[in-house]
Amino acid sequence: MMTSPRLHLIVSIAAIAFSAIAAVLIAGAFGGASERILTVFFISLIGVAGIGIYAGNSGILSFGHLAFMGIGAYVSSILTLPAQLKAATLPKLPDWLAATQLDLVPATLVAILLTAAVALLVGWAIGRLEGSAAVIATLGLLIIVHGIIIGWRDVTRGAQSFFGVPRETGVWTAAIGCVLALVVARLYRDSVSGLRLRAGREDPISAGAVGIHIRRERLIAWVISAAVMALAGALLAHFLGAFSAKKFYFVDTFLLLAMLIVGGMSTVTGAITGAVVITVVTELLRRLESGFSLGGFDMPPVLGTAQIGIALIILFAMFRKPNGLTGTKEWEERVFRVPATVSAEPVAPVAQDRTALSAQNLIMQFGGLRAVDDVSLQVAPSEIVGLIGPNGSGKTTCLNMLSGVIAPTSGTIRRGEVELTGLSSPDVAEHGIARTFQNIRLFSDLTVRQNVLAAALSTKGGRDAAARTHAALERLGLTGKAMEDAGTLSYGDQRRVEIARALACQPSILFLDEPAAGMNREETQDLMNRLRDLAGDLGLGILLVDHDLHLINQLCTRIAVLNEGHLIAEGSPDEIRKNPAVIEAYLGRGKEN
Ligand SMILES: Nc1ncnc2c1ncn2[C@@H]1O[C@H](COP(=O)(O)OP(=O)(O)OP(=O)(O)O)[C@@H](O)[C@H]1O
Repeated sequence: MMTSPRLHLIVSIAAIAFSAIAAVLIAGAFGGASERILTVFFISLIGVAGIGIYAGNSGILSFGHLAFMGIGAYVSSILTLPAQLKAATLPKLPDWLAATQLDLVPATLVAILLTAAVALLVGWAIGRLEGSAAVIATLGLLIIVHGIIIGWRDVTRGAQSFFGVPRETGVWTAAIGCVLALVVARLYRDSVSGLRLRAGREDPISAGAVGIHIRRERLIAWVISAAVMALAGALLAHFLGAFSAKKFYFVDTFLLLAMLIVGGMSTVTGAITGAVVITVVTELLRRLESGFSLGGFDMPPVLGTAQIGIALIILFAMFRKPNGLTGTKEWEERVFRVPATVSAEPVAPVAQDRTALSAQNLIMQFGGLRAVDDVSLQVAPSEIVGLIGPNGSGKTTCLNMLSGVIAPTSGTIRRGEVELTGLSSPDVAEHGIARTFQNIRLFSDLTVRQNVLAAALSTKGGRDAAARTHAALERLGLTGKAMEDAGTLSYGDQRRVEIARALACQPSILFLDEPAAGMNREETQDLMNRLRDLAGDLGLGILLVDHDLHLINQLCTRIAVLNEGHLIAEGSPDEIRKNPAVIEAYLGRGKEN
């Protein structure tokens, strides 16, 4: 299933294919040198698209992808090298490998499969890391693979040139490979996995809360991107005919990353733009590098001009266009603003699980601070329970424990007979528990519909995802804003998108952390009506945290009060209003609401 309008994909793929054919024909008219430049451009673009599949969609920069390109180059070259040459230059190869001689296509396929297998192993380990550790680990991968290539002389010829590779990559072959890679990158971006990964890039915590297993999605992207890099490596090796390990090391890593960063990491449009800009600039600067004379003035050769030029372009892009020259949208998404298509009848997200959520004796210890101390809470379907307390009393920490964002230090959380204690947030979501966040956590660069769809696709096995999305948008009055970027909406609308996204998970228990914060009086009233409907019509159990006591008193049948991590009272709004401990701790000076 694709998550974007079909028109966008068709237009994009047609434009990619058309541009590639046009470029080859034009280069053909200019002769051999242009064709060679274009071939290198196509191969570089495959590499940029490959890195982009992982780095662009996950938001984690990779310095290690040239390692996969290297593996692709060496594996395919060993397989296509003529047997006689192998006997002469690689005498210690195992017999079966020495006797193997494949054509470019099967050799490339083997190289792609082998590289994908290596990536699966490496990615399983690297995928456990977060933030800068994940980036540094990719650098480690580059260095290790380089070291292996250099050290494995019997197979790779070590630091020496690996020569005699059949030069079978012409401009058309490179063009076909490039179109293939770009189409894979484009389709992946808007696949279910691509959407989930982009959601995780925007906000990993809320992605987990709507059922997205981010590590799994990262691994999928990592393996696909490695396979694309292997294709680039195989084509490059068979274009050059001779190469060495340093072709797949720092200099070219820098070049491909520059293309990706300058153009825009998160789109195929960005990859193409960056590759064009950097290729043109490099070609021009290389000419300057060897010196020139202009109007009697002789400019001496200046080594490194091209690299300094590229570095300056990166700096310029970072200052002026932090998301790259083309931003975060594909060109066709800007040009063809297709309205949200209603592809399915809405499916009302009626609560299916009728069991109550019950937490017993929850404790959360943060170093020396006991943020939650021996708190027990219950939420049953169809009831709205308020959770109130002064700032810092432990309300959000309770929601974080109940939704699997953090594991309690001790205590148990159960749904009927099912033990939920210690489950990860995607697994808790799968048990019909959804939430919103105090500080809005939307997937800001995705549209409203994509925010909600990502949640629907990641829960309940993705069944009826389009219909659940449609229903959730309709119920929160967001259908008209479905194609707007979530991050551009007003505060009140963003809060409603968060609720719609939670609703798309088809929960039976919903946690709302200050849903009315930042809303004006009308918006709050509208929200109250909608929440009442969710509990009344759909049978949802709602645990509502808010400082707006009017909202709490109007909506909740039961209220629990926390103070300094302790549950100090629980009862009906009337009982809570009159409770002296609550008045003392929360309302202060006896002021009632
Ligand atoms: N990850 C954390 N690490 C350390 N301390 C934390 C962490 N999260 C919360 N705390 C602390 O735990 C206490 C309870 O915080 P919590 O956010 O749960 O309170 P709250 O009742 O939701 O407050 P507010 O109404 O201001 O949102 C606070 O003292 C807070 O500083």
